[in-house]
Amino acid sequence: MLVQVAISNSPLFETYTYNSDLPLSPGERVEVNFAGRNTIGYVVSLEEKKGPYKIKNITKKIDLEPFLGVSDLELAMYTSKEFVAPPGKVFDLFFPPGKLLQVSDYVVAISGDVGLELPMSKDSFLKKFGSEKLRELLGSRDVKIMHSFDRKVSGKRRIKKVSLNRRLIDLREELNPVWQSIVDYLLSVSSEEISVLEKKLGLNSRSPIETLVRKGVLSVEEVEEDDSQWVIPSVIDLTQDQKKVSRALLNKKNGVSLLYGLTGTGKTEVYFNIMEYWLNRGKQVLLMVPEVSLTPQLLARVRGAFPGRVIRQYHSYMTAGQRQRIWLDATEGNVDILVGTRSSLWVPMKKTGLIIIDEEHDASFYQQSVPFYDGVEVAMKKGKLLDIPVILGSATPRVTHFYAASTGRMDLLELRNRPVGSFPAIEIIDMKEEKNPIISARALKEIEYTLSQGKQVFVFVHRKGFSNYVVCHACGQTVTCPHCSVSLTYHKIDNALKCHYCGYRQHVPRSCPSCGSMTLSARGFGTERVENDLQKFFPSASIMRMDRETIDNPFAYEKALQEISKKKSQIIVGTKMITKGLDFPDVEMVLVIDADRLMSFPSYDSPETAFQYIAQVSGRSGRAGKGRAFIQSFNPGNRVISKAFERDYDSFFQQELDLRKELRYPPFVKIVEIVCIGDSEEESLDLGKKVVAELEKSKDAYLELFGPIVPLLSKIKSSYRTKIVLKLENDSPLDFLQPVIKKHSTGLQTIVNGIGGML
Ligand SMILES: Nc1ncnc2c1ncn2[C@@H]1O[C@H](COP(=O)(O)OP(=O)(O)OP(=O)(O)O)[C@@H](O)[C@H]1O
Ligand SMILES: [Zn+2]
Repeated sequence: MLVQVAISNSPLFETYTYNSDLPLSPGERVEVNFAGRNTIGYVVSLEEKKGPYKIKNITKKIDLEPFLGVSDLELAMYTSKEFVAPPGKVFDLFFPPGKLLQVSDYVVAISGDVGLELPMSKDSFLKKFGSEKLRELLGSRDVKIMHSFDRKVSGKRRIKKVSLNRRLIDLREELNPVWQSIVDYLLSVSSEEISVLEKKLGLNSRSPIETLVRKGVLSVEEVEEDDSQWVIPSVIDLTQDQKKVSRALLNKKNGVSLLYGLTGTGKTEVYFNIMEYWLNRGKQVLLMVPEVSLTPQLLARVRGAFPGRVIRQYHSYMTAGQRQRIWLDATEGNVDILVGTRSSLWVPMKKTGLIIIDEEHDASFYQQSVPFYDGVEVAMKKGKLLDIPVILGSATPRVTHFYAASTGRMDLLELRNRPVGSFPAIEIIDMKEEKNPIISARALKEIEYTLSQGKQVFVFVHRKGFSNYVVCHACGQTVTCPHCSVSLTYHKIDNALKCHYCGYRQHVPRSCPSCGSMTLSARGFGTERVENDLQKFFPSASIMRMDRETIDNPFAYEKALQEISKKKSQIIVGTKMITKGLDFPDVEMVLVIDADRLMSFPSYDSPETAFQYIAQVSGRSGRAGKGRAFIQSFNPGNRVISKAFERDYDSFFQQELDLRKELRYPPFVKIVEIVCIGDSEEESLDLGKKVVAELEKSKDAYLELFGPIVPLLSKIKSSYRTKIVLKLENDSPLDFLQPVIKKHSTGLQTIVNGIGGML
């Protein structure tokens, strides 16, 4: 049999042909010898044909049962083609990082006489019994060798938790008083550690709990010790609007729906309703969010809505061990709801029945490293291959998806009313008329008022740090990163200058590194400066700063969010991470400090991104009462700011579409950016020119070509970059790029329809 194999972690586009007589199926992992070493490969196709002798054999099958099926294989091939990504690297996305990829040989007993009860790794077997013995047992067919992955267990303590089996709640009348107290307790907390439950209810022994487990009223589960206990109950009844939308969504058994619901209109509650329907039919649900920071509060709400269900999270902040365990559980069908970031879309859950993508507009769904791909597009394709419904939800949908909905390629459902609270009244503060360039007098007055009412304030600042750059007054140079073409940001707290692109840090120099003059000063501002100034104005207020410096893992984020919900902080100063998805009833005021900066990014979709930011962050206020949002700008007449001010998505969207149609941008064309990387500016420019010359040979394949140009970020992590931009018809194939990319594979990055003003 001839087998086409994609090579794991290879930058190449080709698949390679091997011979094999093994019983293989498409999508399966195999071990092959490639370029002189054994490596993992993925079976792409099989052909019942004998190849010429010189073709190598597949070394071995890796998994007893293949993890990937035909639809996974198709998804990988689609992604590889659509995003010009090497197939092997795309296949790798299906698997969790770490040991699962490390395949080991195990000796397994076939007959009972060999004294080998459990499979033993081949290495330990050889150490203990020697190779002679192994040969003998293999010969007599008493043992066999199996290939499997190591299930690496992380060192975390695991605890036993009990929870109520929801469908048995009706049995309550048969319970004795002790049992009743256990059930009542679990009804209120959803799940509890066994030992804590015993203590809290003053039980003399564990036996009543064990009896209830035996009766099937409770179930026991082993979880990791630090799993969150945060539970937020879901609402009791949906509003009429929400019910109407839910009904429409429930009627859709496949295809994509765009749920365009303004901030705080209860999209999350609608998701829960649809999720319940599919869970009750034995399906698994994938609930995707753009950033890890959005998982804690959403998970708390999911726990509240689905007590008794197995709910897991999956994202890059987890250890490899945790991800592997959850991956295996989800893959084997033991997880009901998987809440995760972009990477979760690749978990090959066998019973996936529904995919929901919350905050679908967010640029984080686009992977900004090889293989570059748009997670939302891939998730939609996955839904199509599995013939299941996909729901995209947002208060500020992507212009391209709104367009897709308006042209009938997806269903559009709208939620325009808040069930509780009210939309914030938005006010623009003209900074030209203000003395303080950072926080206007007007904003200070409003903050003071809000605090006096016992309410909370969100302050959004685009950048972290104290000041954005350090400049020399004598020579006018700014202090830049030695590895990137950006100025270093001053962080007062650790008295350091840091690069936000590569992580480089240094002490603040006393004198200018360029001219030696002592006249350095810090300019611009970030979260740290705003926090600092606000603390001076409001010395008794408790102010919390939320950015990647103060919060670098989901636990810190969850702790911070719980503090906000307990109202331990009155003013919350934060970057992007506070703009969306969060739901706190007492946030009455939102202040956008530097709206203009949102607009300054040189990308065709920066107005869209800016609009989304402003609409999203404003929407954090008034979620349970009155709300107000203030936007500081030196350019208050700006089109984006005024549309956000009018909360007029529809006409903003129309303006954007008109512009993009005229200037030929997505959704009317496809854009491919090719980044050419070199060790010097010259080298990257030379590469750019070569690539352009090669592309021009296939002139008919595209509409327009620009470049090579030197982008704003001309150097990142010591690599110099130039950029080529192609515009193509939407349905144009991208195959013509492959030979060019192949020729310079390590020097090129290809980004198809990148969003959010990518680099
Ligand atoms: N039917 C309802 N009855 C009472 N309260 C509701 C109802 N639906 C939603 N809410 C409440 O309104 C608030 C906003 O709902 P939710 O967070 O689901 O909105 P959202 O559309 O997801 O918002 P965003 O896009 O801003 O994240 C929540 O506190 C939620 O509990
Ligand atoms: Zn740097």
